Amino acid sequence: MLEHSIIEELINFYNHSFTIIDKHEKVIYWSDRASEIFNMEKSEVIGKDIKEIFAEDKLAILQTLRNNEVIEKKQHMATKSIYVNLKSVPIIIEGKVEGAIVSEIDVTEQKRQEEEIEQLKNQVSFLTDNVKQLKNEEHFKNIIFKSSIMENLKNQIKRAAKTNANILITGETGVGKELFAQSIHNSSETSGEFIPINCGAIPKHLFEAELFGYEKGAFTGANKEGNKGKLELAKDGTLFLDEIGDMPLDMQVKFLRVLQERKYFRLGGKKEVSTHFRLVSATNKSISELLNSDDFRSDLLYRINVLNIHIPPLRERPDDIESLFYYYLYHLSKKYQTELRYADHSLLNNLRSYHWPGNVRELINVAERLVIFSNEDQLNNNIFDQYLVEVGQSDKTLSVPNLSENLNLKDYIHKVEAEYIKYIVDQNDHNIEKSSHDLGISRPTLYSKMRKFQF
Ligand SMILES: Nc1ncnc2c1ncn2[C@@H]1O[C@H](COP(=O)(O)OP(=O)(O)OP(=O)(O)O)[C@@H](O)[C@H]1O
Repeated sequence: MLEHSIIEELINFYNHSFTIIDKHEKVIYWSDRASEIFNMEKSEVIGKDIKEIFAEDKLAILQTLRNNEVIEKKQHMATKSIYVNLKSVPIIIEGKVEGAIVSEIDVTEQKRQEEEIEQLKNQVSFLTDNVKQLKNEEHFKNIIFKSSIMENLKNQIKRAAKTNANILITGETGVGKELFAQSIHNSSETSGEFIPINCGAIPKHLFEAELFGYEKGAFTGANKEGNKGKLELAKDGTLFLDEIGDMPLDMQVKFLRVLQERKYFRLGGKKEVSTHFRLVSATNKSISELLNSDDFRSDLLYRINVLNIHIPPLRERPDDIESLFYYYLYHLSKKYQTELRYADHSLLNNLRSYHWPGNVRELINVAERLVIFSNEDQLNNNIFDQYLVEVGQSDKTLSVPNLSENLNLKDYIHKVEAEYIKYIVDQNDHNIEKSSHDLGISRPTLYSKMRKFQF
């Protein structure tokens, strides 16, 4: 009897709770500390099937019993409002699993404080970005970045802007080609205007009139007074030809002549018009794709691509994601008159690891959804998860490195290894024990690889 009391005292001496179930999954022991953490008396619990007390998917102890495995979890959500660190081990008698025991410590308050610290860190990071942006040169104020890749690119653009050389900006959709074209114009201090044309959006038969303008009565349906073309509007300014790869072939010949001679005729016009403008073009296609294409003249390509500015996709500069996200979150919160809310750690991680095929444009859309639909004080994964389902990206598929990256064998294997480890760890909900088991490596090795691959 005395022994029994001493053991009880010892069990309740520390802050850990203890719960024991038998092989039929019934609770046979429930410590005083368990009663305190979960606010349930022994009488309500002992003898009951543990699944009647907690949701089955939250029960590490059941996994232990059923699979004969030791489980350790940090900040495990035991109920909707309680977080615990836990360790659960099987009870083995004569080689058979006869039950399982779980010990838990309530870390709800710790988690709350960590979240608060994280919010504050986010605020500091957001404010630091803002200060950096204020210090940014006038012409680049609305271009947000943190990565060194983009810092280098900005310096390259500043140098290019000082010249009058033709610039071709390449990069996937939504990376900011037009934004950069505009800042090239702004920083080149020309007296004229920035005139954009989307070559993919103009019907073929209207292209010439749009670019060169026309005299009155030049064709049926034309404006009676005639019309200025974009070339004329861009005089002493910047002509921005977006999607230049979509320019019709016959126009390419005519435009090449303009670039060579700086002279052209308006449609229906007899007098040659001289022009002076800076040319910035942009395309989603790669230079080699344009060179190999029958639909694009290589002589024109050489002319327009005196200086090439390549803007890398967002997934290749994950350091920019958080700054861009908060920048747009801030502006969208103002637009929708809601308070600026910050994202939790897990959402930020997921935003960083998503591959953003639509680049910054897609990130802005996601920020807008979060501002409009999130109900919580802190933005979390719920809305983003729904978005990933919608765009068919919800399953954490294992991606292999792109062959066009031209990696050598060592770097390729390195990338595959990193992807596979990340995939397994994600699949196991960051359970290191289980992940190291699945990967067939020890826990220390897994930890060291995770450090090496920085996740
Ligand atoms: N670094 C950046 N900082 C702030 N906003 C950005 C940045 N990059 C892109 N954006 C924003 O993302 C959106 C898409 O950018 P933009 O239209 O310039 O892309 P694009 O490369 O020209 O796309 P497309 O090829 O589809 O025309 C715009 O709203 C732009 O303001």
